[in-house]
Amino acid sequence: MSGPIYYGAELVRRVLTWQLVNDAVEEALKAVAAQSRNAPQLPYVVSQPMRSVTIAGTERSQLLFTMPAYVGNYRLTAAGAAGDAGNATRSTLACKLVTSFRGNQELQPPLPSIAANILLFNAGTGEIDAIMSGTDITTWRTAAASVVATKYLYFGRFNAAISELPIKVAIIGCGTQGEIHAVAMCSNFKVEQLLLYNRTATRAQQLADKLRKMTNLQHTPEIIVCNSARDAVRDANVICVATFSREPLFNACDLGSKRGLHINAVGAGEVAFGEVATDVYQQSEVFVDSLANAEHELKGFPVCIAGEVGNVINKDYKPEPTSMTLFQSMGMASEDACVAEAVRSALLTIDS
Ligand SMILES: NC(=O)C1=CN([C@@H]2O[C@H](COP(=O)(O)OP(=O)(O)OC[C@H]3O[C@@H](n4cnc5c(N)ncnc54)[C@H](OP(=O)(O)O)[C@@H]3O)[C@@H](O)[C@H]2O)C=CC1
Ligand SMILES: O=C(O)C1=NCCCC1
Repeated sequence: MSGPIYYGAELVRRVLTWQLVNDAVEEALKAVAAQSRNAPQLPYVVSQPMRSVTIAGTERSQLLFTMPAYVGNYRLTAAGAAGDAGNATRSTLACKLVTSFRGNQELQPPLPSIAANILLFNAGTGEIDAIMSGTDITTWRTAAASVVATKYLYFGRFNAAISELPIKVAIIGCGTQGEIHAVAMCSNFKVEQLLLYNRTATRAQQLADKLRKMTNLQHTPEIIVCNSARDAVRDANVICVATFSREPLFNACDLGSKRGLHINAVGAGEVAFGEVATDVYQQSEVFVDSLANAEHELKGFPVCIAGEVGNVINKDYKPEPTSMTLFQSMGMASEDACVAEAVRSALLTIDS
């Protein structure tokens, strides 16, 4: 064995597209839900043990997560598959090592708060095949999970085609996740208005300026920088909240028409559900990426969880068409495994 190949960040970025990442994340969500429902008619075999958390110091602001996963018998679509092998089933054994250092944004120059590498193993021999930079994969796959959740939980309640329904999107928190969520929403849906809020107002303004200059967005919405999270969420159809806040940034009474509303709550870590008020959870139909992870990580979660996003994709469960839906995202190792495999396949295609 000659040792693992290293795929650096620049190489990974060359092949990241929304189609590739969305498809791989959707496969992971489906596989995890099939496994937890024990659905033998579906081909998947998944092992996704709880991630471990190592605290680097005396406070929980510097964390190292180990995120292992095996996803067997899944398919990559053409976007992420190497040539004719696109139709073959895949089995991927991977482990992501990811750090969450909240203070990194204050460094000069700032560093990402979340940084990752993904180890890809040979699923037949257990040997390590590759190490792949996982920081962009983490960023993109988290936004892709919100895109997939929005597609099934929000758009699933209407008969119209997704491309025809205009939506107003609020982004609460304009850090790395806020930015990628803004880009993802405008790249996948017909966003007519984007409402940005960030605790440090200049950062929301900077993101607005950056988004206005982007030429590759499928939809170029009106972009409004708001003075409060309440102002941002009031008229939104879809809300994406991604901060480190331990305190709720908006309450149920701040929301407009709850019948036409979906929330992606992305901020995770020690207080995964701190940034959204309890009454918002109580008035929502709540979905997660993994029920097994939720049992372990969402201690004291204020409501019953309706199911996994994958249950809805697999048509095992249909949300009430009139309810407000909320996707509590925690992040899954199986998403990283499927996206890393898709990236590797796409890189093999462009290299050959
Ligand atoms: N679910 C998942 O799969 C994943 C979840 N995450 C989570 O997403 C969240 C954001 O991560 P990321 O964007 O990478 O981090 P960044 O450091 O890039 O951004 C952090 C954001 O949170 C805001 N913020 C921090 N503290 C507070 C507070 N007390 N009140 C209001 N806003 C606050 C910051 O505002 P300001 O500019 O004012 O400092 C900034 O907008 C984190 O909780 C992270 O753990 C990340 C990756 C995957
Ligand atoms: O899923 C991930 O990756 C992460 N989730 C929570 C915060 C750190 C990274």
